[in-house]
Amino acid sequence: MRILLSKEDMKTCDQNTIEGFGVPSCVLMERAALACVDELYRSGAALDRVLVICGSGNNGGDGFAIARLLFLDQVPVSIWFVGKEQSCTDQTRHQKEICEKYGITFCSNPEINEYTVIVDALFGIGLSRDIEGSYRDAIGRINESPAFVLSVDIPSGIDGNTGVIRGIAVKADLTVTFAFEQPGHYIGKGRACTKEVRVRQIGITKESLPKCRKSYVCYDSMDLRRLPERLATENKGSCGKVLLIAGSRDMCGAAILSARAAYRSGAGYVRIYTDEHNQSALFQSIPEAVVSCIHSNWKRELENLLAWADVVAVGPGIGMEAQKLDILNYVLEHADIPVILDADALNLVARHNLSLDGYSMPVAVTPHLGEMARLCRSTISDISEDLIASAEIFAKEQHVICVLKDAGTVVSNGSESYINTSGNSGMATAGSGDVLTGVFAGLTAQGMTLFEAAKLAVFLHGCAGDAAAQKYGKRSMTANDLVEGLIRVLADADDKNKCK
Ligand SMILES: NC(=O)C1=CN([C@@H]2O[C@H](COP(=O)(O)OP(=O)(O)OC[C@H]3O[C@@H](n4cnc5c(N)ncnc54)[C@H](OP(=O)(O)O)[C@@H]3O)[C@@H](O)[C@H]2O)[C@@H](O)CC1
Ligand SMILES: Nc1ncnc2c1ncn2[C@@H]1O[C@H](COP(=O)(O)OP(=O)(O)O)[C@@H](O)[C@H]1O
Ligand SMILES: [K+]
Repeated sequence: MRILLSKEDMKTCDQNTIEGFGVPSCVLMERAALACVDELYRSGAALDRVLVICGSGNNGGDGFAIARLLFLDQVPVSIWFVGKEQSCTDQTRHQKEICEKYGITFCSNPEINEYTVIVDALFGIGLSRDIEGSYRDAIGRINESPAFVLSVDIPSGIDGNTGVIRGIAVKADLTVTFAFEQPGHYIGKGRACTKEVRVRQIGITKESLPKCRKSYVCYDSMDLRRLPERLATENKGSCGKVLLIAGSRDMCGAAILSARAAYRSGAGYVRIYTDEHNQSALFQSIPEAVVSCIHSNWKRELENLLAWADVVAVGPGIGMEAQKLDILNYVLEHADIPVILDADALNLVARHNLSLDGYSMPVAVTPHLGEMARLCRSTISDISEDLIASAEIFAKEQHVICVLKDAGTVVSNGSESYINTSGNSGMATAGSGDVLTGVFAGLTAQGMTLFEAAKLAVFLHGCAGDAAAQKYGKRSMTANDLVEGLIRVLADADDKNKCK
């Protein structure tokens, strides 16, 4: 697990290191520059001609130091200072003067296509407003250039807290950040602009973390150790029972994908409660699934099913008809097991203005941005302005776990937020969300708390997507390939975790 910091907390952390531990800021800047140069060498980019573009803040200061280090290594390097002399921080001015004394070339209107590498040191975590004028032109030119682009700390133009583009943003090939990542590296548009992130240590330690900080975390492959333990003595009853209320007359695929994913995540039993028309298709595609059909005495049926299950997931492909609303209301009123609401269950909640607050069992919602906009009576564009705040506020107000699905998914319980770093654009394919619901329910059935299961399911789902992309390619992979990816990721993790 890694901690991510807001830009304000990152600044405090820098300050605590400088003031509390006495590490001079020029030492931090030098180490930041050394780390960037090292990553540039490792990237294999052709260093025929390098252009370092610097702003007036300390991000620009890093840029000047990078230019000096490259110059001293005999790399052909030029500097384009886009900032304002009078706005320079003391450190940046100092770094700039060193470059001038060394006689490094400064240019004011470079022929951008002549460079093989561009170092973007315009704005870092100090970006405070939309980018305009000469800064905007410079970023536009960077994005038109065929050069390899390394962004220092964060691509200039990306807001470190929200991943939102402030007017325009650099599209980096590689981003080198220091000590702690920011949410903006992974969520919103920031994810695509950042592309690949390297986190380098420059002497800022956890001891400098602000005591009261915003709580953001992300997982990496080590966190697959959080998977529920599977003992040698386990039986299918003890591995958890998932009740999946999914599928409708016209939509059976969602139920199939969710059920497959729930089984492949390790659940002992998966029972699908669905429309009668789906029965034979479900039996054929997942022979291991137990299928119960919705009849006129559905209340009695549902009462028994809820008594049997360890978790219930409602929504994939259920449609919006009146009976499904009745079923959803019944689940909310009578379930005493964790409840996961997805897809049409969320659309029913939104359409009928149902409150999710006040129930004794834990409830989770897994909306994509469109569903979230409906739930919050807002717009996708407003939700996208601050995905973390949207998820946190909804989670807090409704007392639910909110899994706000996007390229960089956010999971919040109202006070702590998880930012997902796994996954890829190949997952932008119909049915991906149904697979997530299955994984989420499968992990919950095996005894994880709803919040822990949500975070791990989202991470695992992304890893499954990465495995699928490796085998089939991002363009061609389908949601079903995610289930195959899941098998590979879990087999590998179980091997490492020495699952009995
Ligand atoms: N602290 C440390 O020791 C370490 C810090 N490090 C590095 O410092 C970076 C943070 O530096 P920073 O705080 O100086 O902010 P930075 O991102 O350079 O930008 C601020 C400047 O931009 C300006 N500005 C903002 N928005 C603007 C806009 N839209 N359009 C135009 N101008 C705009 C703003 O102007 P102002 O708002 O004051 O008018 C100010 O001049 C960090 O990302 C990392 O790279 C590393 O060396 C490690 C050690
Ligand atoms: N570009 C992307 N990068 C990473 N994950 C993605 C991307 N696009 C979609 N996903 C993931 O795929 C899933 C899509 O869910 P959803 O929109 O509900 O799909 P569906 O309704 O078709 O099942 C979410 O978990 C989302 O996070
Ligand atoms: K930058």
